[in-house]
Amino acid sequence: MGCVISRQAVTSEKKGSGGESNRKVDEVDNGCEKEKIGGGDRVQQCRGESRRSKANPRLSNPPKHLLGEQVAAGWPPWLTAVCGEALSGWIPRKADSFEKIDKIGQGTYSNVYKAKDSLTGKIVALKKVRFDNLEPESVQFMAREILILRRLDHPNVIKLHGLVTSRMTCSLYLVFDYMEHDLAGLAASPEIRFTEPQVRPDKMLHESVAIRT
Ligand SMILES: Nc1ncnc2c1ncn2[C@@H]1O[C@H](COP(=O)(O)OP(=O)(O)OP(=O)(O)O)[C@@H](O)[C@H]1O
Repeated sequence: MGCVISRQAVTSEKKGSGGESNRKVDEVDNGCEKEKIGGGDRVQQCRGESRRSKANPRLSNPPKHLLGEQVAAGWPPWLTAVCGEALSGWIPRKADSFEKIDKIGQGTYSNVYKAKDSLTGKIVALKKVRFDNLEPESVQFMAREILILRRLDHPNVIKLHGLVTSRMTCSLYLVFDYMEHDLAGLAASPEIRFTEPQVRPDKMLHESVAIRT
């Protein structure tokens, strides 16, 4: 996930493709994720979940009581076993508390959806992470991203607000503030002219320091 700028600064076409409108993010059905698309149900397999439900000795081995607490809080064992630290202090949001509006983008390991948070009414971006068979290495890779994003607090860095998953599912969504535009899209638009401080914020900082001294 790169940095995304400008919430509503410019109007342009919606990013990405998709058009899957107004549906629940997913439903839990016999331990597998069931995603409602265009009236039909597509069931995704929970590949390797039982295989991954034990802590992997090669990877981080958090204390057993912590794992137990996290599973009791609703986190799936395959996630707590590999990245307990990244989840610390959070409880998982439920998938049915968001309503998908549209698919807005795609990354190397993810699909990104515009969605409405039914609890707050806020529009958010849900990044659905694709794992390779829930391999601990790929889950841990995502855990690093989650840990770093949780620590970052800067107006130019998009905020991670939480995670959507449950004990019964093998899917994971990251909940972000929704941005109307991304930097690549703005840079590609011939009508958009960036100001010098937008292009070189470090230069602006140096100049303001110079003026103050
Ligand atoms: N918070 C957001 N608000 C609006 N659109 C977003 C948001 N996050 C991502 N997108 C859209 O989804 C696209 C893919 O996002 P993603 O963060 O997955 O990209 P990436 O960093 O290139 O992918 P990856 O992390 O998988 O390598 C972005 O280019 C952007 O168009």
